[in-house]
Amino acid sequence: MSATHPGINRIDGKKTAAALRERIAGHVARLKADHGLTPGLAVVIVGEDPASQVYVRNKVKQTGEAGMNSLHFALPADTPEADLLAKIAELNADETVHGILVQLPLPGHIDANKVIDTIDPAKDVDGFHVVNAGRLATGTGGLIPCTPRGCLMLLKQTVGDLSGKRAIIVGRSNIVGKPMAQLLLGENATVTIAHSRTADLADEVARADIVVAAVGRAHLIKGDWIKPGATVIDVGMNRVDAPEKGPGKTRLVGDVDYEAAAAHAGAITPVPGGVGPMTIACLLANTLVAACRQAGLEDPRL
Ligand SMILES: Nc1nc(=O)c2c([nH]1)NC[C@@H]1CN(c3ccc(C(=O)N[C@@H](CCC(=O)O)C(=O)O)cc3)C=[N+]21
Ligand SMILES: [Mg+2]
Repeated sequence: MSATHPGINRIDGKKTAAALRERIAGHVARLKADHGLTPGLAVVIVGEDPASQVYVRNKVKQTGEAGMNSLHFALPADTPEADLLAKIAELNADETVHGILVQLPLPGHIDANKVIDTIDPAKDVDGFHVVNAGRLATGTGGLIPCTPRGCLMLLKQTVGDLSGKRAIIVGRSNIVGKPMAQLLLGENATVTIAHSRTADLADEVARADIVVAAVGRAHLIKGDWIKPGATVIDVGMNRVDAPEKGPGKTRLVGDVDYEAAAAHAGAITPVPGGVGPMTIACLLANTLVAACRQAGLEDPRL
């Protein structure tokens, strides 16, 4: 099908994310008008990773467009761990800050787990704190990690009811794989988590109605592994050399061989333009949810 109609089964994450941001902006406008409340997101970045800076710039821009306050703290790469923890304590105590995101990865001398566990779970808009991980695992609320939340929105929009579907997640990170598994279990899918030690990965993937690829290895998932009609969500963002674009140029590719997989899949997310924009939109959604909860208001219906 996709050979004759290229792109017909492409899941447009950029468009879905823009629509979600519009709904968020509507809620933010009402919060301001009815309660005098403006959600605030604080982003803390340590060091100068250029890829991170692009991401941070997008976040700051879209936070502003949604009508939220955006605070940005750029700390030098050699910032002592204690100083970062003190900064987080200050933001925890700041009533105008409803969400706190500390950009990962952090420089090697800083213990990322210690940093995450210092963030007030109510302000942990990444959903990385153990309290939020535990809340998700037990189905008792909390803030849900942005990338899995965005993936689930795309899946529900594409597939509808996920009940009884066979889902495979390739990758077992705390940031994507594990929370994604919890979310899919919550939707009554039958969930497999595969990883670098999984035997016969191709056979495992071939059984799945839903494939979520989150390993961080360019084109690890081959097109002919995909069950005909399956839905493929590609979380991977791998920079590879692109000599065809010129000397020293790179391009972004997913964990799935898109062109080949699109020939089998019922629907598939591209990279870029798939999961990435949803991650940022869900960060704004979490900031809105966190602000509502901190003000004692009901969760917004997004
Ligand atoms: N505490 C923390 N939380 C994060 O959520 C987090 C983080 N640290 N560290 C870095 C990674 C990376 N990340 C991205 C999200 C969206 C895009 C994105 O929107 N990408 C676009 C454009 C990419 C491009 O063209 O460069 C796309 O896929 O279409 C990229 C990268 C969030 N991360
Ligand atoms: Mg084939």
